[in-house]
Parts: sequence; structure tokens; C-alpha cells
Amino acid sequence: MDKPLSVNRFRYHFSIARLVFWTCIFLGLILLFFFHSPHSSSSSSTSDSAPRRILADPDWESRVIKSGKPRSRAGGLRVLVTGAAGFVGTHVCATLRRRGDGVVGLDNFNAYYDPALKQARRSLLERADVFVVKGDINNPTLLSKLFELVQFTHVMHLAAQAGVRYAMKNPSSYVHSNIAGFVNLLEVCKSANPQPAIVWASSSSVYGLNTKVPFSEKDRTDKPSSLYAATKKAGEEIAHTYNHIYGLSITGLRFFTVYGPWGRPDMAYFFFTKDILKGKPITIFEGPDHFSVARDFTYIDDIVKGCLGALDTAKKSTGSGGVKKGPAQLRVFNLGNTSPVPVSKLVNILEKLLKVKAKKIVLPMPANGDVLFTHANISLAQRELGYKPTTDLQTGLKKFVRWYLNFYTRTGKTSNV
Ligand SMILES: O=C(O)[C@H]1O[C@H](OP(=O)(O)OP(=O)(O)OC[C@H]2O[C@@H](n3ccc(=O)[nH]c3=O)[C@H](O)[C@@H]2O)[C@H](O)[C@@H](O)[C@H]1O
Repeated sequence: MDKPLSVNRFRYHFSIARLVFWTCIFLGLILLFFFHSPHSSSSSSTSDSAPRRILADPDWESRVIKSGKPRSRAGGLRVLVTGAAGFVGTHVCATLRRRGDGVVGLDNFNAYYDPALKQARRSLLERADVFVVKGDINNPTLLSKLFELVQFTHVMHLAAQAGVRYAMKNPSSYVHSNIAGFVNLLEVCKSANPQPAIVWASSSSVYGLNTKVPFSEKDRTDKPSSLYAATKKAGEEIAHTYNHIYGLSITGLRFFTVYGPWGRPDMAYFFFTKDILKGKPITIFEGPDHFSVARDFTYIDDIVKGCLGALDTAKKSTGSGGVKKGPAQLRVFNLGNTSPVPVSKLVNILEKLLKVKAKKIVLPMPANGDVLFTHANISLAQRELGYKPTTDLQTGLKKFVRWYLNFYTRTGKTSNV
């Protein structure tokens, strides 16, 4: 009798120990999964740019609050500008601040192109009294903190993974910034009280392989030729959803190949300038049957006027704290120049301005996501935003070249694309 009892007791203790052991292993795995899951690292970590101690730093907070306060204009806007150290972002921030609006910049200062240029733009904005927070639009803790410190009336969303051809090299960066980042931003905006009105950068690339010109907002946009274009098109659909469900006022601006001082080194006009000056060959793409590839190049000051026109005419969002109270404004506008110029002509203008002959290599356009031409119909933006571009390519490139020579002589560097 005794023996079987002790055997049973032994078995009993053994199975309890086994149960405890496997429970511990199971809990350990759950904890391991939780701390290493992408969700937990993107939502709770502020590591890459805005560590928790910064979010609790009174000095950091007072800089955000001060920058977000309108200066002179009674009833000035309070604008959060994402992508503030980017090309368009820098110009928009400086112009808004100059007219007296409150502006807080946000930028993750990634290394897609020369971070030194982004830092130089940030210094320019510091001198213009705009504080640029280093942080990512994928960080909800940081975004919520900014909305806690400043009651933004508007968000000018310019942070994005730009560039048409780079999408073949790093497709996930487009999904991360242009889709996940945009959704994250909209989630925070929809929950804000009051909700801000949102103006954001879409792209002429949504017209994709369309052949009817000029491109009109009424045209279909279901033939993107690059992943970049597809993510911008997705952004337009996502904007529709957030407008529909939460009453967010959203305006999308389709920019047409924006160029000018403080521009992006990954764009053709910029690296053509660098290579022509260095005596390096440049490649000019052409279409089938020697078709001249052309762009509706649009000067930065004209684009900035369009951005401000969109901010100033944006109606208020109708929801609050995540609940829609009524229908809200949803708009999309072309911001182009309405006069396409062949890329070969752009090169001729640069040669004259730089007083250096380019070493040109003409090649058939590879299947790299590029489209053959762009041409904007801007009558809607003209009517609704008072948008009227005034700078032709010759004049705009002259200003760009002057800036380029001055900037890279002063800093003693050449552009590292
Ligand atoms: O409007 C937009 O929405 C987009 O505009 C811009 O794209 P694109 O219009 O393609 O400008 P960009 O790269 O400067 O090429 C210009 C021309 O040079 C040709 N090109 C280019 C490179 C080269 O080596 N040779 C060449 O001929 C090339 O074939 C093209 O015809 C932004 O980068 C993009 O982020 C987005 O905002």
C-alpha cells in the first residue's frame, strides 16, 4: 500500500514541477516576443530620435511651445510641419514663420541623401525661429506629446520617402514612410481635440502612364509606374478613409518636379549640376523613337505659395477625439508650372549658367519607374487657392545655380548625393 502511495506522490510532485517549468518557459517566450515585436519597438520606443528623457525635458517642451506660438498675426495658424528639414518643408516653415504663424518642425534626418544638407537647413530654420524636433512620424508617443504641448490648427505633412527610381532599391522605405507613417500621423490627428486640418504632399507621379495631357484632377490615377507613385496614390485613398470616418479635413497637393535653392541632391537638375562641374558624364534618358522626355518643372517659391494657399483655405475638421461630427472637406490639387520642358533643354540651360559643356550620354529610358512626360492642368488650384506660378525654368535654375555655387563654396564640400 505504502509503495504505490509514495510513487503517486512522487508522480504528483513531478507533474507540478513540470507544469511550473513549462509555464515559466511559456511566460518567458511571451515576454521575449512582446519586447522584440516591431509593434512594441515602434510604438513605445522613441530611441532613434526622441528618447523618453527628451520628451520629459522642460527645456525641450518650452522650445516646442514657443515655436508653436503665432507671433504677430492675430489668429495666426499653429502648424506642425513634418519633413521640416526637407527641401519643401524648410521653405514652407520659413515662410509661415516669417508671416507670424506658429510652426513646429519634425524630421527624422534620415540618410537618404546628405544629412549635412538637412542640418544646414535646420540651422537656417533655427535662425528663422523655427524649432525642428528630431523624430519620426512613425512614433505615436512623440506625435501625441507634440499635440499635448501645442493645439495645432493645421498639419503640413511633407515627410515622405521621395524619389521615383530609388523605390526599386529600397521598396520597404516607401511603405514605412508613405503608408505606415501617414496612417500613424492620421491616427494621432483624428484623436486630437481639436482635430487639425491636414495638407499633405501627394505627387504628379500618380498620373503614371496616362497619355492625355495636361493632367487634370478629374483624370483616373490607377496606372502608377513606380512603387513611389503607388504609395502616393495609396495615400490619397487613405486620406479619403480618414476624412470619411473621422471628419478630418484633408487636402492633397500633387507636386510636379519641384526644384530650386536648398533642393534635393537626388534629383536630376541637382546631380547634373554637380557632375557637369566635375566634368563627369551625365545620362539623359529618351523615350521610344527618340521621344524627348519632359517635365513640368515647378519652382519652389511657386510651390510654397500653393502650400500656403491650401493651408489658408482649408476648412476645419469636423470631428474631435476620434468621433466624426459631420462631413469634412476633402480636396486634391495639381501644383505644377503648366509648361513642360524637355530634360535636354534643362541640361542646355545648366551648361550656359555654369559655363561648362556637359558630357552627355543619351540612353533609352530604362524600366526604372520614370514616366515620359508630366504636364499639369492647374485651373482648379488657380480658382480655389489663388495659385499662379510665375517662375520659368531659366529664371528658377539661375537662382538654384547661384545658391549651389555659394553653398558648396562656403561649406568647402561637394554634394554627396
Ligand atoms: O513630380 C513628382 O511627383 C516627382 O518629381 C521628381 O521626380 P522626377 O520628375 O522623376 O524628377 P527627377 O528625378 O529629377 O528626374 C527629372 C527628369 O530627368 C530624367 N533623368 C533622371 C536621371 C538621369 O540620370 N537622367 C535623366 O534623364 C528623368 O527621366 C526625368 O524625366 C521627384 O524626384 C519625385 O520625388 C516626385 O516628387
